[in-house]
Amino acid sequence: TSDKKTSLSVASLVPLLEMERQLINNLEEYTIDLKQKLQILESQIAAMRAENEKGYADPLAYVSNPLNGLSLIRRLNQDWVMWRKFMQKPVGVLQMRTLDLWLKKLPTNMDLYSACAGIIRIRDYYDLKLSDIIRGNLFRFKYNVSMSVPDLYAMGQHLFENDQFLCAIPLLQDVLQRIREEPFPMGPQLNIEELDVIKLLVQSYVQSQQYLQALSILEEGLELSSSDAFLIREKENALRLMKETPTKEKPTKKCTIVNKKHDIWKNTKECCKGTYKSNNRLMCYYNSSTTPFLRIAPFKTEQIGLDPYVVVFHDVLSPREISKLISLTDRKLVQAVTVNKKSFKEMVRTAKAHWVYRGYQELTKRIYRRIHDMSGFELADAENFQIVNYGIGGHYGEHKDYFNASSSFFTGYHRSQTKKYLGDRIATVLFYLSDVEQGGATVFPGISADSAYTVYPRAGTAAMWYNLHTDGLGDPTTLHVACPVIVGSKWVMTQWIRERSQIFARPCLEPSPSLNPS
Ligand SMILES: O=C(O)CCC(=O)C(=O)O
Ligand SMILES: [Fe+2]
Repeated sequence: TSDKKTSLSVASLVPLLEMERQLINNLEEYTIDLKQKLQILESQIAAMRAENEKGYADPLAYVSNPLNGLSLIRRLNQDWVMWRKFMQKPVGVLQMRTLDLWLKKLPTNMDLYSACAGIIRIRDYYDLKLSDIIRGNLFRFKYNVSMSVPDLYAMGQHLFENDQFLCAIPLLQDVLQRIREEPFPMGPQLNIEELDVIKLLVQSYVQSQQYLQALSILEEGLELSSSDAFLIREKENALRLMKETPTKEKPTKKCTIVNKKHDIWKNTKECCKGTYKSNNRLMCYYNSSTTPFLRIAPFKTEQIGLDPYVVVFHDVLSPREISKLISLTDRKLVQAVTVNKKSFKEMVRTAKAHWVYRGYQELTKRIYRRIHDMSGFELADAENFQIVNYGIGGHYGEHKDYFNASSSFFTGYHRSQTKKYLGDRIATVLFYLSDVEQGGATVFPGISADSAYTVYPRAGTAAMWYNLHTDGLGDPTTLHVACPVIVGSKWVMTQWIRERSQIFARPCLEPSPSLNPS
């Protein structure tokens, strides 16, 4: 439905290209029909004109011949009725019907909204400027892609609708200038009305208390349409507001994001950008002891941080396993939801997720055994795998994986699921199923300066951490964030391990027994 905030995952954009190709083909077929009709007309007109010219030289002689006379009468009696029908018959009925079938499957307003929001999110997390982003300057690299005028206009409208007036202004100014230089950037059919842009700009200036600019652009609008009721009203409004507002109050002129000033947000951004100083007393080692099997096949293990304890296992999934896992999700990805409803509305998680059922097949069983070897945990009661593909600027905002019975997020559903059956999420194993060209790191912004970590996605590796203290209470330092993807299609697979069946694997009060190297 239209008001649900969904986001298209990057992988699901691939079939859209094919869809677009079909739509273009369909439109091309329409031109073929048009051309055929034109050809019929041209040849018939030539023939009719030739006959008419024949009589025109000496009309009386022409009509005196009864064959000519009859023909003239018949032509005028019959043919023009036929031509009227010909002119009336629409071209492209078939193609229009085809188009109608496609229209229902095309991205919705909400999809466009999510895409715009994704771009804004990239700006905010990586401290980029929209003026750079729209020119293809994405974080560390410059790409040979830039936004077209209609794309810019869509972004400007999005910012406007989200009250980011100061940010909308430069984009809308850009649009205005460019449609004045070239009125039909996408042909007259997809015209952007100059007056519409002006109206958005006027409102943006008024909203950001830049009344002089508002008035000057208003004059430009009134030149185009002197009796436009909206413009006349806005002009009175702007003049009144200008008088009422004390002059010494200087409005900010820079497009900046408000709120979000707290330390976790600052740390998150540093971590996402990879500019955080990392602890250099960590090590890499071969883990050959968590389970007996590891003596013949130890895991390459890298410590990411000690408190909370986070490790990364390298090369734990093969490319073949990864492509099989991803193919399990084909066409089955649905909007990922979070435990609390509010976060869903606010786009805390912008990805498509798919649950892969336990014991589904040899492949997943094998991976369960591997997770047992990595963690030492019993997986009899583990959750299903969740495979996720992120969207444009796709992210997962700050959250903890545990439920904590006392937490307010702990809704009825989860209470029964956690307490009675499986217990809380004692640990998380996060597999990366893809590299990501830029962005998309998993970060632990930490509560103190030296417990902020960044894990970069690399196909085949897996991060693992404990969500609970040994007394079973949630460890708040495990708060983490999936940073927005800048460029790439990020795939992950999570395994949340439940507490209940770990009574022998991880008895209480023993600190992190299976991961620390001895
Ligand atoms: O995708 C990521 O990097 C993190 C995902 C995550 O935190 C989760 O699914 O709980
Ligand atoms: Fe998580």
